[in-house]
Amino acid sequence: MSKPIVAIVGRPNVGKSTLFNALAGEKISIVKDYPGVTRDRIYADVTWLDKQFTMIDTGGIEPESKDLMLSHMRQQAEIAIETADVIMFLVDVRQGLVDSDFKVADMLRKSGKPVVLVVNKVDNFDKLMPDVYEFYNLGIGDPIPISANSKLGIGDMLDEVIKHFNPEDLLEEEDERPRIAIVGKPNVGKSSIINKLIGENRVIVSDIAGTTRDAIDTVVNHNDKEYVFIDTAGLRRKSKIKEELERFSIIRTVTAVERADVVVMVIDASEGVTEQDAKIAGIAHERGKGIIIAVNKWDAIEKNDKTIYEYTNKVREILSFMTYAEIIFISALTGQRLPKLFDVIEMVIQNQTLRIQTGVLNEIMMEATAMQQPPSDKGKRLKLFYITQVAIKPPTFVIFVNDKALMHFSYTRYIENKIRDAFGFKGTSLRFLIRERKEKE
Ligand SMILES: Nc1nc2c(ncn2[C@@H]2O[C@H](COP(=O)(O)OP(=O)(O)OP(=O)(O)O)[C@@H](O)[C@H]2O)c(=O)[nH]1
Ligand SMILES: Nc1nc2c(ncn2[C@@H]2O[C@H](COP(=O)(O)OP(=O)(O)OP(=O)(O)O)[C@@H](O)[C@H]2O)c(=O)[nH]1
Repeated sequence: MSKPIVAIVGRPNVGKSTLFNALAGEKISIVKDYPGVTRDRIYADVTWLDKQFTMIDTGGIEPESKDLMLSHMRQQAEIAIETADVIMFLVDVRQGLVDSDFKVADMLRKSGKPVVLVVNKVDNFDKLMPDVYEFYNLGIGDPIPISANSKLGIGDMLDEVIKHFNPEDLLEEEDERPRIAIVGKPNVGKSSIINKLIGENRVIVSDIAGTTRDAIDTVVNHNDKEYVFIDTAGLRRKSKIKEELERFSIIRTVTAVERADVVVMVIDASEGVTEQDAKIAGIAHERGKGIIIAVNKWDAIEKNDKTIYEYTNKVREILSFMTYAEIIFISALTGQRLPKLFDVIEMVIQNQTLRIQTGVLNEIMMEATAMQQPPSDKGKRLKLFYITQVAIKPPTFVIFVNDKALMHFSYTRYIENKIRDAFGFKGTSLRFLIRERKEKE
């Protein structure tokens, strides 16, 4: 399901991280459990009442000088305007209003995007409210006082944010055409792939990293069926700072992946899988999307009859958290195996929406537990009572057990493998929810 995107814009030190932590709790890190991937606070999933959204922090590193502050703020605001459904503009009651706040407010107002003006560090509502009213001068609506540190006013703030979620966005949900996000580092060939699929050069492709223009959805017809491709190419932001560029790339990826059914993760064959690739792959994995790894520029490397086999192993090894992903070796230049991409996409979509009957699932589970006894701890043995599938996209299963603490990750993995042996589920992650049930007397 596609969730709304809420972006936070704010100067350094106004409390963005603190608010982020308050809202996201422990779930803040991206792909934290995967090797080679660092903790980051670029985005987080937030749930408030019955609403869910993805929060992104557009502010990266602190600019080195005051002069750079304004351009830094502009850039943040631009990214927020480009990607977010709702923008949270965070200011600091202690610092008061500064010039760049007005400039940013102007940009946000002109964008027509819903903006929620949040005034942080209001640790004492009675005492500081007069200072909060000062922010009416920005002309972007009612300032909402919060204290991120003491978690005051957060509920009212979230109420205001979710008010702006557009019910029409749900229309995208009703669009039955498969949505495919093409993601990957700059210059791996994302635009080239889409161009080749369309069969004409609609997007300008260039040799320089980050030169193609805005992301546009492209509809491609294949075998009388329409597919919507979401392109994340063209990070046209100019930044000399590597961390900033990477941040933009991740924000783009998160927003595209969020809208997609299937993610085609493009890797440059001549470079192999890099750390940034692993991060991007982690985003799709985390979100339970269908995943295809497309190793592009396959024409550009020297190969013999073992190369594909060796390459597959290397990719599997580095992206070991998503062994279920399909791998396909393509060339956008020559068109090699590109038609096959549609077959793989179709297969992945089917697997994402596959439902297995409860009876069959329980047979598999019983057989599995008979073959390999469940673990025990301090004399108590794990018992698995019942399994049932509760959702698709990704396929999600609930297993009822006698004691959750006994259900080790490795045993869940074992059950998962048994289910995969039987049904494949290629290209999709599977989720398992473990619930406790009292043993029958
Ligand atoms: N008094 C008070 N201080 C706060 C509050 N929220 C954050 N702070 C403090 O403000 C400082 C900056 O907070 P951060 O969350 O790091 O600010 P940031 O906007 O993420 O800063 P950058 O990482 O530089 O972008 C820290 O010392 C926080 O403890 C608050 O509600 N009240
Ligand atoms: N040899 C070879 N070169 C390719 C292939 N696909 C793309 N390229 C080249 O790689 C470069 C980058 O391709 P793009 O399609 O612009 O890459 P992108 O991922 O969209 O790049 P950004 O817009 O920077 O994100 C161009 O010079 C392409 O001609 C391929 O299959 N083989």
